[in-house]
Amino acid sequence: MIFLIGYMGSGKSTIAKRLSENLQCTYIEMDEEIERREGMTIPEIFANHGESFFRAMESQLLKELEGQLIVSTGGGVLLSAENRETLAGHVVVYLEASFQTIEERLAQSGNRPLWSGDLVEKQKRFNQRKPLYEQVATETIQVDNKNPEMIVEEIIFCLKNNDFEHTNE
Ligand SMILES: Nc1ncnc2c1ncn2[C@@H]1O[C@H](COP(=O)(O)OP(=O)(O)O)[C@@H](O)[C@H]1O
Ligand SMILES: O=C(O)C1=C[C@@H](OP(=O)(O)O)[C@@H](O)[C@H](O)C1
Ligand SMILES: [Mg+2]
Repeated sequence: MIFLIGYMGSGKSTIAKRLSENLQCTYIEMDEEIERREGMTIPEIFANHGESFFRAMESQLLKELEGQLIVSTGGGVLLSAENRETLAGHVVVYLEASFQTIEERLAQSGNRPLWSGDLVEKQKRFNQRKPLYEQVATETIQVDNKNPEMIVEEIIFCLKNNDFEHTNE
């Protein structure tokens, strides 16, 4: 499995889809799968059941994943130590974006319950999460000022250099 990790807005969902087309393998978008299972959007799940319910769904889904998959995770998946352990041993690609890039991309976004509060709160959450991504990543791709095509190309280059066979486990 190849996991894409990174802050909300770093491009995980966009890149996972393109990468799967390019590598001709299946991808799963964890947020979409959780929405499908619950029959609700992410904001509705947060509003109706709270964040801890969403996190439980997220952890459950993560444990169920198997096979040759590209996995687009949600930005908060690494908050759980158990989830961090689940990812260990897999190829984990960290899409590293600056706070400024995230802010520009998510300025109009209304579907991320945790992209909220004032700038100080947003920056604080961003800073808290950063070490978790760094800790779990096996590959880091800087995504600022790069279009999706460039990012996909870089990931493929990186994977080939690091023995792509590994991803078929
Ligand atoms: N490389 C990129 N350059 C510019 N905009 C991007 C890029 N990657 C994603 N986006 C845009 O940023 C927003 C968040 O992307 P998304 O793939 O949903 O990120 P994530 O899944 O990490 O939250 C979307 O509007 C998407 O179109
Ligand atoms: O960072 C987070 O805590 C979250 C990120 C979202 O996914 P994206 O990272 O794809 O935006 C989604 O899972 C949920 O809104 C919570
Ligand atoms: Mg996403």
